[in-house]
Amino acid sequence: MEMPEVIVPNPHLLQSDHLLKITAIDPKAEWYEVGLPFIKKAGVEHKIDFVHSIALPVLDDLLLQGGNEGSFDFAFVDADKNNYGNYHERLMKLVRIGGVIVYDNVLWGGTVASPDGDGVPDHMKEIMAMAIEFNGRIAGDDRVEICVAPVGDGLTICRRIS
Ligand SMILES: C[S@@+](CC[C@H](N)C(=O)[O-])C[C@H]1O[C@@H](n2cnc3c(N)ncnc32)[C@H](O)[C@@H]1O
Repeated sequence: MEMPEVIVPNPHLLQSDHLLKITAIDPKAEWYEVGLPFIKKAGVEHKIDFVHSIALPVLDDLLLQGGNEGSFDFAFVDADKNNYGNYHERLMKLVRIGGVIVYDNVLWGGTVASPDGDGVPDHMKEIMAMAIEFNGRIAGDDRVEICVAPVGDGLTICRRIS
């Protein structure tokens, strides 16, 4: 599962028989279409279920349908930051125990280290506050083990343990 769209950097990963399916969710189909020629060239289009929607109702539908709980090995979250907490609760059901969830932008340009907002541009402050809240919440979540990788804008790698 990837939220939002998937751009495939390594076709060999998708061509592996171990990777059965990716669910990619994004309200902007054009971003998926950027990657589509490469996906087609690699012959793996049949492995990708692109859902043209915002993510939260799709996750709720997956849970309502039944049979999807614990059925995902991996999720990548890089969509609207104000919903990270809501995504996390749904993904804690959809991703199997032992599976991994990765959240992008958890350092939000380094602003999370300046919670008083000193030197932080106004347009970054709202998401800075959300990132601080989410980072604190996930750090205290005993259903997961986490590691924050300071690459790019910060990735939290989160393994579900219960
Ligand atoms: C930062 S970009 C993702 C970049 C991509 N993950 C990559 O590394 O190339 C954010 C994406 O989130 C999508 N998005 C925005 N709101 C969303 C939502 N509520 N649900 C799912 N995707 C959303 C946008 O359309 C956009 O494609």
